[in-house]
Amino acid sequence: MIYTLTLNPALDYDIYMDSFQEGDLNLSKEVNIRAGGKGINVSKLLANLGIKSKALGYTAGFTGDFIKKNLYDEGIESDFVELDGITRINVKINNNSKETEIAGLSPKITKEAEEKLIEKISKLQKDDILILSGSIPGSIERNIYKKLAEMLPEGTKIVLDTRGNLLKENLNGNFLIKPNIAELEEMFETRLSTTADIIKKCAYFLERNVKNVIVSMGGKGALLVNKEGAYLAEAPKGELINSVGAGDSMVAGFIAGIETGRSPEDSFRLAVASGSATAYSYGLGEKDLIYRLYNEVTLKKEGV
Ligand SMILES: Nc1ncnc2c1ncn2[C@@H]1O[C@H](COP(=O)(O)OP(=O)(O)O)[C@@H](O)[C@H]1O
Ligand SMILES: O=P(O)(O)OC[C@H]1O[C@](O)(COP(=O)(O)O)[C@@H](O)[C@@H]1O
Repeated sequence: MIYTLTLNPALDYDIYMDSFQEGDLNLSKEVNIRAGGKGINVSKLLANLGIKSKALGYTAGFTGDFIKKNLYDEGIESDFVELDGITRINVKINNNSKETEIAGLSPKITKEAEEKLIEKISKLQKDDILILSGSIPGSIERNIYKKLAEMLPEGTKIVLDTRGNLLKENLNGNFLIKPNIAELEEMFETRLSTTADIIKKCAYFLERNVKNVIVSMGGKGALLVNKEGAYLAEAPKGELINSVGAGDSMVAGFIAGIETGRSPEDSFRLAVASGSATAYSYGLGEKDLIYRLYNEVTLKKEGV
């Protein structure tokens, strides 16, 4: 079974407008409210590809109820620990495809709530896949992902998708990590302007036993680095609508590929297609578009 963990879910409030002026009254052209948070998006895209997963994490209040109902309506199993307060609301302003994000405040995770989560994770088996996605609220230890990963039997596939130093501090021989280029630059405190620069930095992860590193680069595509080599994929062509959830879609696409018996390279093609399908949609990418784009994604092997 595939499990996604979202410690910090969000109700995403997407606002589309023709112009946005700070300090003025700005009128919305269209709004879209959706259940978000990194692991939740992964579960939703997997469901779009017909793959079952169970969403774990924390929810609170009416926004948390909205998320649970949305997952239920989409046929996705969930088992969240309930907190006091409300699950945060993240506002995403899309002003003619220029994206501005305002992240809300997360509810407090108590010691008791942490123990409830640990109990659920401790039941996972070696053949399960655990996808640890998104930010870690300040009320829980910074290395919680590593602590959870260490509880699982050796060889369990664990995916880690979180930002900057949190990524560094939570590495644990992961099956997949997916930093975007800005996150990688933040972590290494340097500009990475060439493919060769990026590949060199990825060695840091391979030396720490990470099996697959995908570095996503928005509209420029992505790079897969593993011990077989490095592969560059351009994003397939299309019209950008909204890239929120594109990175999460990429994680889901790669795992969907592995789960359906594809090689890491073909799983990477499915990952790129899934990310771009989401960027070319109002919500997350749907199956038909993902497979159409999959046929358009080709890989270029890079020297390592
Ligand atoms: N503007 C875009 N045009 C085409 N594809 C995109 C665009 N933005 C994102 N994608 C696709 O989604 C993937 C992940 O996007 P990215 O923005 O890098 O991730 P994150 O959301 O984690 O920052 C990219 O590698 C690409 O395949
Ligand atoms: O947990 P974080 O890092 O704060 O991110 C949460 C936000 O990221 C998203 O999961 C989208 O992520 P991506 O665009 O990186 O795929 C939103 O749904 C959510 O509001």
